[in-house]
Amino acid sequence: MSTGKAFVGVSTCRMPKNGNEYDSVSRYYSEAAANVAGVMPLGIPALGDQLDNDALLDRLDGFLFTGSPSNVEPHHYRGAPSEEGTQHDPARDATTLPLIKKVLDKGIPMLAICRGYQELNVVLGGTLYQKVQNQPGKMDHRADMTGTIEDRFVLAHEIELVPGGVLAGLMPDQKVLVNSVHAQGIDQLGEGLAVEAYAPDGLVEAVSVSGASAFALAVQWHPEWNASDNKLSNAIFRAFGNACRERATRR
Ligand SMILES: N[C@@H](CCC(=O)NCCCC(=O)O)C(=O)O
Repeated sequence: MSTGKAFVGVSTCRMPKNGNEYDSVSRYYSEAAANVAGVMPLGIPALGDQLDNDALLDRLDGFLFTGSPSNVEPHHYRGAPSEEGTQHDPARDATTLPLIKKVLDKGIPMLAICRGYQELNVVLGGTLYQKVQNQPGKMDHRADMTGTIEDRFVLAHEIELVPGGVLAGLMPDQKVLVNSVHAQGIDQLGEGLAVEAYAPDGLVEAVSVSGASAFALAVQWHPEWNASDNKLSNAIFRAFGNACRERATRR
């Protein structure tokens, strides 16, 4: 008999260590998925075209595209070459970019966070600022990476939710404080994306996919951090979990 548990694919990053290479994901994404969304998180190895994406789409009820310190390679969005020494993850790009397109086409619920949010924008033809802090009038959205993990994910700036949007439907407050751990951000908006929130400097901080047949939300900040206790984070993961469970019942 079905447990009713929804099974959710979680993106991983190809991380070199000690001469080996690991496909890894921060535990905070897995914990938020399991404990707040109430789904079963399953890591998707960064195998690119070695993965049978159609088999994944047939068996999974949702997808969570996570953050990462690495940047999407600029050639995916007609961007200028990255500065020397920039951290990339071509294995992840080769895995998530085609998968996001298929997930949207098939109408499977998805939640995209930080790098995942940027990947969604690129998949839909948008572009990225490679260093938001160097853009005239833009804030520095980076975090203190030298301190503790708690220092990294402190609440850093307000966002303003767009009235009538998905996020506004989850949260009564129009202005909310969020953490901020990114140097890149949406420049040109991808086709079919609706802005859900803005930072005080006008940077887009969240989007949804207009006309999507399933939950399709992407945010630049990190709702997986403190997901149980932070009101907006909790609402986002619960809404995502509900959408995945609804699909599971129909599968
Ligand atoms: N590299 C991109 C995306 C940023 C991102 O996903 N940050 C999460 C980092 C999580 C961690 O390092 O603990 C950018 O800089 O915009």
